[in-house]
Amino acid sequence: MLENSIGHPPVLLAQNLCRSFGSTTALNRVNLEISLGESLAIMGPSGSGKSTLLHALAGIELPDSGSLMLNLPGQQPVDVQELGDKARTKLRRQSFGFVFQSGLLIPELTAEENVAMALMINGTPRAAAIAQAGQALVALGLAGMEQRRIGQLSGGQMQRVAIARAQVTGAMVVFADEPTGALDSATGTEVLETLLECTVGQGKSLVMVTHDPSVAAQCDRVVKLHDGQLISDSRRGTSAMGGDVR
Ligand SMILES: Nc1ncnc2c1ncn2[C@@H]1O[C@H](COP(=O)(O)OP(=O)(O)OP(=O)(O)O)[C@@H](O)[C@H]1O
Repeated sequence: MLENSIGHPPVLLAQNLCRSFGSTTALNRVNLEISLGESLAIMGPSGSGKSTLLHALAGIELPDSGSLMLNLPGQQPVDVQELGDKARTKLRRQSFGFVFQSGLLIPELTAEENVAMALMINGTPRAAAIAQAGQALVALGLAGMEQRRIGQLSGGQMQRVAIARAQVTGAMVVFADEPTGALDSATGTEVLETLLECTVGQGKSLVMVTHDPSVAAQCDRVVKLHDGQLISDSRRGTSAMGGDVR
């Protein structure tokens, strides 16, 4: 198995992922390994397969073919394709965090309850979950906003709640889909910094879809898709490392 620079096998290892919708090929034999502690941006034109790849890597949707191995520290490797729906859902809740453009927060609940929910569905009792959620929100600069409903928060504050929810469970891999897409550029920069601190800053991995080159430039690595194929793979500080990978 491939080893990364810190001696741990890739936390996610995708091989030959293929996914079609009718006659549209959304993913065409995509190979990708993601290291622990690495931030990876997925870029490409509209319709190139970015969201489909993110969903496949996160076990949200199964590809038609190919394999996906998850290697979490201190745990047995898991072949995600082999899991049934229930086991995959459990794996996602325990091992992955999600920050999407809309935040996917529950508007009827308070900020604190939204974050606590991620713990409660993994079995943490409500009182302990609420206490932990409150601490996570304070750590992200949302002291005093714990009791506000989602609609009473700004876009940047909503995304901080989403980040708190994604990291409160201790998930080692966080998936983000255009996390700053709905924010003005100053707020987007702050949210991105927070997201990076809460993920790679703590030894976790971040996999992020973005259209924005300035957002992608903050990541350790950028991969580009075109018509479902991974066409380039570059690391920060190197000139077009990997270049054309077809
Ligand atoms: N559920 C679906 N049913 C049918 N076609 C789909 C479905 N999901 C994605 N596709 C198609 O697969 C291709 C890749 O879609 P995907 O959403 O992954 O692209 P994307 O790069 O994320 O696009 P965008 O930047 O516009 O969000 C597109 O042609 C899209 O229309």
